[in-house]
Amino acid sequence: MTAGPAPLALSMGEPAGVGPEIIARAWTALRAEGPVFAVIGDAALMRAQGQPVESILSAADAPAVFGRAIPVLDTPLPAPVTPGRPEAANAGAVADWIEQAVNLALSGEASGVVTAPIAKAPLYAAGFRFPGHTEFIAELTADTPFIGTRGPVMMLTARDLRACLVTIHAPLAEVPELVTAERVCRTARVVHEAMKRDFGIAAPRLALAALNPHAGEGGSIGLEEIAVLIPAAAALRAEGIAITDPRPADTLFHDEARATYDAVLCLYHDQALIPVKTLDFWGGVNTTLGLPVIRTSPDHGTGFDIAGKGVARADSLIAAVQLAGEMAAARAK
Ligand SMILES: NC(=O)C1=CN([C@@H]2O[C@H](COP(=O)(O)OP(=O)(O)OC[C@H]3O[C@@H](n4cnc5c(N)ncnc54)[C@H](O)[C@@H]3O)[C@@H](O)[C@H]2O)C=CC1
Ligand SMILES: NCC(=O)COP(=O)(O)O
Repeated sequence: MTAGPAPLALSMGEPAGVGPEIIARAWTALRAEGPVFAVIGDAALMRAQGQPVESILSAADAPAVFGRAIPVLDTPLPAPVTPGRPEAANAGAVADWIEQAVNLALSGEASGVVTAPIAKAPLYAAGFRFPGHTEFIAELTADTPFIGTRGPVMMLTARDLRACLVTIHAPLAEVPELVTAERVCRTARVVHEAMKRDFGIAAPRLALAALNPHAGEGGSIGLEEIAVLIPAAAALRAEGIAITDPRPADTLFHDEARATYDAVLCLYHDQALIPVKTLDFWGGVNTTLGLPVIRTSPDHGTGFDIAGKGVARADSLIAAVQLAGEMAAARAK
């Protein structure tokens, strides 16, 4: 079993979503080979998924349990769970599970964090002030020293595509203003360093997506390429980061194009997530780069329409656990 230096901490996510059932399926798929994970969540809800569950007192107990049962660090929910119907009273526990998982990674008791999906709206209603896990985990780890350029940068992977976001959950109308040279350069530095440190790529090749059709067509279809993106790419190359000038996004994601880079910087959410989910809707992974802790997640959400029906696929969560295990091994070298 590839246990890695320590088990992964897997936060259970929104209890009324597909999280609990895909965790049970992921455990069934991984129990023989690992990577080993400890679930941070409600043990009774986990048990209701039909697989053996054992409550553990410490993440260090997970490897011994993992082959026979799902190890759970139990923090019971305050309110009952109905699949498909998030309960506001449980929102605090959902955030608390993420925080516990991050603390385990910060203390070294876990080798990384994997997060099952959360529903953003019930958390916001309960006072959660972060757009998502990415920003929350960045805040939780802000005081921990980190060698390198600090993120967070959201990266989505599918097959051979690594798509990294310069802006994340920004309204489309605000994107041109948010795509500054400073933001592009910081994102590129985080990605460049992560490719080397976490993915073992000695000389990363980065591509930069353009904002406008035809990369602005020399300024006749938008000026952001000339004003911001081309100068940013030149400055990055002067630092020794191999990055292209902005490339038209419509020809950046097909098979041959993907072979020309190790990671691509995308300027807004859907520019990255549409190709990722089209290439591999079931197996895509969301990774947070540039933080003191490793964090991965499935690329899908809570699937309220199918929660509890037994049809949710665990492929993306399995890929997220496997990728976190690989990254932990790379960081441990
Ligand atoms: N990392 C995270 O915590 C993420 C959370 N979300 C949150 O999830 C909630 C729902 O978002 P939606 O846009 O509806 O996306 P969604 O991914 O939950 O659902 C989109 C479609 O994919 C299907 N689907 C999702 N997961 C599946 C699985 N494991 N197996 C089979 N089919 C699956 C759903 O049934 C639905 O038809 C929102 O609150 C959103 O903020 C969304 C993306 C990531
Ligand atoms: N669309 C991706 C997404 O919403 C994931 O956000 P996060 O919770 O990983 O920050």
